[in-house]
Amino acid sequence: MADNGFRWQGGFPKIGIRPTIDGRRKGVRESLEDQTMNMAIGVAKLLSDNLRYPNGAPVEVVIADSCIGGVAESAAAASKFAKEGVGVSITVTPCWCYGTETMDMDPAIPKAVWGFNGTERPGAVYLAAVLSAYAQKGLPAFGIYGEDVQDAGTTDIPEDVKGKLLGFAKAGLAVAYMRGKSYLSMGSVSMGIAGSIVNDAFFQEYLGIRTEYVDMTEFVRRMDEGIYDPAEYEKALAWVKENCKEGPDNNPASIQTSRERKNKDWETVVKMTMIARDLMIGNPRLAELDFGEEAMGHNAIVSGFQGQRQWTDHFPNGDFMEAILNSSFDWNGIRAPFMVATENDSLNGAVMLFGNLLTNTAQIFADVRTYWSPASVERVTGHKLTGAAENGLLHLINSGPATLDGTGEQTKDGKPAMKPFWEITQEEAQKCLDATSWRPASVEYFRGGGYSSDFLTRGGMPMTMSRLNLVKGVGPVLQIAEGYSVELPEHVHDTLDKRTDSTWPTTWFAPILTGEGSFKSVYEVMDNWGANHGSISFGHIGGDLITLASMLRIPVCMHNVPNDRVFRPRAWGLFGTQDQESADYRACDNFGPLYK
Ligand SMILES: C[C@H](O)[C@@H](O)[C@@H](O)C(=O)CO
Ligand SMILES: [Mn+2]
Repeated sequence: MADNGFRWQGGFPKIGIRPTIDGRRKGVRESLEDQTMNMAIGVAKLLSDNLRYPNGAPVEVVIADSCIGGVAESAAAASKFAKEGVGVSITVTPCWCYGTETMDMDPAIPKAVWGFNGTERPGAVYLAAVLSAYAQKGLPAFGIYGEDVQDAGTTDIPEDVKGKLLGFAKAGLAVAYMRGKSYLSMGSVSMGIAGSIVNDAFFQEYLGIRTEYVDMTEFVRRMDEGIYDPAEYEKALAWVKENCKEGPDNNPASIQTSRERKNKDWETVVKMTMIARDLMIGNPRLAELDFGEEAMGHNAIVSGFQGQRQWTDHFPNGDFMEAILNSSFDWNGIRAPFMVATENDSLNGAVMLFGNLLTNTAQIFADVRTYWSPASVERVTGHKLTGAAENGLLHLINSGPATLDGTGEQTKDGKPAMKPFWEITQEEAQKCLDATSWRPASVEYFRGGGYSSDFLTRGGMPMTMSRLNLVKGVGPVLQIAEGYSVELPEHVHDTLDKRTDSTWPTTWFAPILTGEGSFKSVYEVMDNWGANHGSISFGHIGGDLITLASMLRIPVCMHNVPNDRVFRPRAWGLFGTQDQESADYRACDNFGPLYK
């Protein structure tokens, strides 16, 4: 089973709510107990009604046993949270409380404080006081202060506050959930791609993720010795024959592989897919087959496969394996996507993981291959780009590892979308499969054959492309470009696509321009992109990525997210408010990685 019991082992972090209160008895505290606890109950309901874990279950929220009026109750809440597996904390209050006595001191827990905007009691005064304490103690915390004054006793949560609570909680849960998991490097460095030098210090210190390494010979051993579930293999192969239609062979006739060889390749790529998954998360079926060690897996939340070149020069390429694992469905039905980075580009794997944990959707892995200026498109095709594409396009295309969800054949309100697996219908999964053809791999590149997925992403999807880069002396930096997928007239797409490898999946991406810096033009976006790859997530999630990056102390070096969606710990403002980009760098540098 794809979603076997091992997949979610360890469970999920909970959110802990800390209602803080003025500790003075004989009047003040008593008058505030109900209002304060009701704020906590309201926030807990908001979070569990709106947020889900990667397995689709509602997020669990626990509330401290009592309001927190001083340090003894702070400690009691901390011990309850530790027992319950709380990974994110939100402090709520309508009133003045004692800052350093009531704050959450756990440095690894992302934390926020919502100070009620009312004037009968000064919740906002506490908010300011405690946030200054967090800054002073080097524990960055997010401040939430509603824009409009509310009446004392109101239990409503205003829309702006809701947005911040949810944005904070999503990113906080991502931080807490990835901690303690692994990046599984299957193979080593692919074709000199620096992102596939899996950097243990980065994963360990910034993400709390262990790096695990297996040689690609492990695939050969498992295939030769039959270390996979043979019943699942038969089921998978039958499903593939039924659902994965083979497209035309684009290779020159002289180097095309035989039918017999092609059939064999199908068998190999199906086995590779099962093996990679078992390596990542384990498989209890293997224990039943007396492979107890292999049954355990590597506790991997994300992985990468080197492929090129040692593997692909001899064996079928990893495209099928990567595309299917990255998708939200396979022969076992609809299930959560796995995150598998092509060419073992672990830095792209990291942003795939970020996008996935923030949205619970599949992520498109792609080369950022070509900037097509409007003039170039017109010169080559006679077509004048219009609409979202009027300023030019980026051609996102890799050999075929992109998630099939990236076809855009799922819909939300009638529009193309990529959804969490629990919202995907059987018909939609089928449409994604039907929109994809499996093209015999370009043998000049892939001597060992295999199949590349070929599809064209439907236009009109809001999308966010991101990329993590490592800079010596600085550390990781994040790039974010929000934009739209674009549909071109068929002949225009064909002409442009045939100039590359038309057996690969294409997404035409138009970033949103702001007229400034790296978003002055589409050319600037391309010219500033830090590496050969990007990860593309459905929706405009740049704001959530920025929040997550600030929790992990990863500065953002380019983004086109409007200011009202940028939400970082309050202390960031103390590094300067005019030039937020450089303030972000200095704040991240000052507080340093979470796990160092
Ligand atoms: C087949 C080629 O080697 C491609 O895989 C290559 O251009 C890349 O994808 C580089 O990122
Ligand atoms: Mn690539």
